Amino acid sequence: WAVMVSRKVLTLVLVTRPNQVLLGMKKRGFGEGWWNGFGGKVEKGETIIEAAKRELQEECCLTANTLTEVGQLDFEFVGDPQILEVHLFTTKDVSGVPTETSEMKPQWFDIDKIPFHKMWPDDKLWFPHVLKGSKFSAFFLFEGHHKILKHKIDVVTEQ
Ligand SMILES: CSc1nc2ncnc(N)c2[nH]1
Repeated sequence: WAVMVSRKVLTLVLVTRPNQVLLGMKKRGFGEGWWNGFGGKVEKGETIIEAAKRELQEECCLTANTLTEVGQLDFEFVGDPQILEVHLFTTKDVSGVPTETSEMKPQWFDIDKIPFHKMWPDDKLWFPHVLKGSKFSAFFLFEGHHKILKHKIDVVTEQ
């Protein structure tokens, strides 16, 4: 039987300001207890950019005035036929004040103090490319939520 794989399109937004990045402590659900970027599912009838803006607003009450797509992260989990296709965006141009919601507790981090030990294990691998302003595509094969069996990062535009 041909193996069926499906793709679930998700968004991930990193808000930056000089020397800092905004992360959210996930209070429930997928990635609970870790510092995450902001994002989630793409609903029917909305574009990926619209979904990214909506999730940022819902999760920490910030309005992204512009978003720059900086990468695509594909995640596969052993034993799960669904691939997560994560479209990664950054923005320096937001309105509002980061506000805690039922989903997320936002906090600014100096870029030399990013709490990788309390983040998804893939982040320490691709964050440096984001911070350099490179564009890249990446693939991660996870076993469970803590172990990366294989990964590949292709930098598209080196900065
Ligand atoms: C499914 S793997 C994953 N890595 C992540 N890094 C940062 N924020 C997320 N929401 C992430 N999900």
